[in-house]
This record gives sequence, structure tokens and C-alpha cells, in this order.
Amino acid sequence: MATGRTHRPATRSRGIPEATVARLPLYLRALTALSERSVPTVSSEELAAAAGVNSAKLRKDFSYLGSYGTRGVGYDVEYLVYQISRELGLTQDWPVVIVGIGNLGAALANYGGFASRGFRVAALIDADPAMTGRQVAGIAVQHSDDLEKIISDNGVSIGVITTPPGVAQQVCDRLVAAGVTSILNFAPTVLSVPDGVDVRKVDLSIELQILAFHEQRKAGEEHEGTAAPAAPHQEADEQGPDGDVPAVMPA
Ligand SMILES: NC(=O)c1ccc[n+]([C@@H]2O[C@H](COP(=O)([O-])OP(=O)(O)OC[C@H]3O[C@@H](n4cnc5c(N)ncnc54)[C@H](O)[C@@H]3O)[C@@H](O)[C@H]2O)c1
Repeated sequence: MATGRTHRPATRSRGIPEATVARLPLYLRALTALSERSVPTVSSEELAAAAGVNSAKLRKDFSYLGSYGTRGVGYDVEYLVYQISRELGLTQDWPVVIVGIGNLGAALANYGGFASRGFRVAALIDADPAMTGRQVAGIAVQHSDDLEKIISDNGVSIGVITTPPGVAQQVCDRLVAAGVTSILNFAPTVLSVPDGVDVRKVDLSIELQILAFHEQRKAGEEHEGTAAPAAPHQEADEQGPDGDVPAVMPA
């Protein structure tokens, strides 16, 4: 068993760096907004500004997709939406299960943004017998005793864990044994997974702690009237999609 990290090399087999992959959803979100406004083409500068990314980085990212735009015209919005969606695997439907249907699991189940991005909530699973059969977001919650059958029946490869931290590893092990190969973990615990399984961890409290650090530094600067020492240098590929620490991290 390996612990912690996402078990993928920094550069994917098709040669797209993970840092670029992490920015593709930002481009896609900006492009989708342009597409909804029937904007046909966009310059790299406009798109970079809309995505919150540096334009040179954007051009480099798109070169990995084989998309170079047309000088003086820019990028074709619809074609880029298609290209990025295909690269992210969003042109196919991904059934997802959510395990642990408490406050957070129910909120995620009710989030309408998954379906429009190619993720279908195929099943909701909880260990509390009182939850079994209860409708959440129009889906009947199923008992965790049936987890393996639910995964297999629905052909699920992506699992979301929103259980208490103490049971998250056990839930993760069952999901993986049942065939799940990608896990989005919201529980505040580090999961161990075998090679070939990707884990991403979301931790809003870490994001808040980072903001608190910056707030403290700003307050210190005001107080002392001098600049605080610069933050430690971050390598480009350690940075998040918009050049900051990512909200969703490799576990
Ligand atoms: N990542 C974040 O930013 C973030 C934010 C909020 C909460 N959390 C974490 O998300 C998790 C859920 O928080 P919550 O407020 O929804 O808690 P909750 O207590 O409301 O819900 C947890 C649910 O998990 C179920 N459960 C317990 N053991 C289970 C098992 N073995 N299999 C399946 N289901 C099981 C419970 O019956 C319950 O319905 C916690 O670990 C919490 O720390 C993370």
C-alpha cells in the first residue's frame, strides 16, 4: 500500500503536465461562459484574464492540446470547449457515488453543477439504517452493506467520501476493492490507496488557515510599517491552477 500522493507521474502519458491538467477546468469554465453568450472566438489575453491565468501559461497549456489559435483571430470557442472536454474525459458520462449522506454529502448530492459537467450522481450510500430509502436530491439513499453491489451495478469508477474521518479509510478500502479507481476525499484524514488509484482531497479548513496566515502577515506589515519577509518560493508545478495553492489537492 502506498500512502498519500496521487499515484500519477507529474507528466501524464500523453505528455500533458499535471499543472496544465489542473488549469483545464478553469479554461473550460471561462469558455463555457463565452459559449453561452455565443461568442465565436477569444484571444489568449481575454481568455487568460477570464480564467485568472497568465496568458503565456495559457498559450503553453493549449500547445499541449495541439491548439495554437489563429493570429489576429484567436481561439475558436466551441472547438476549444470540445477539445478540453475531451481531454478531461467529460465527453462521456461519469457515474459517481457519494458515501456518507450527512450535511456535506447531501449538499453535494443537491449540487446541480455535476450533471452539467458530465458527472452523474449514480448512488448515495450511508451506514445509518434510518437513512436507507430516504430521498436526497431525488435519489433514494442505499445502505452501505450493499456498497460493492451498487458500485458494480452502476459501473462506478469515481467515489466521493463524506463520512466521518474515523471510517474514511475503511470506506476507501471497500470502494477500491469494489473497483473504484478515483476518490475525492472530504474527510480530514490521509487515505492509503494502492497504485493506480487517484485520490484528491478537499479541505476548506486548510484553505482558511492559509488565508489566516496571509491576514496575519498583512496585519503585521501594517503594524510594523515594513514589508514582511517574502513567502517561500513555490515551484510552478506545485502551484494551483491559478497560481495559488489549490483548493483541491492531491491527498
Ligand atoms: N473538506 C472540507 O472542506 C469539509 C467541510 C465540511 C466537512 N468535512 C468533513 O466531511 C465529513 C462529513 O461531514 P458532515 O458534516 O456531513 O458529517 P455528518 O455527520 O453530517 O455526516 C456523516 C454521514 O456519514 C455517515 N456514515 C458514518 N459512517 C459511515 C460508513 N462507514 N459508511 C457510510 N456512511 C457512513 C453517517 O451516517 C452520516 O450520515 C466529515 O469527515 C467532515 O470532517 C469536510
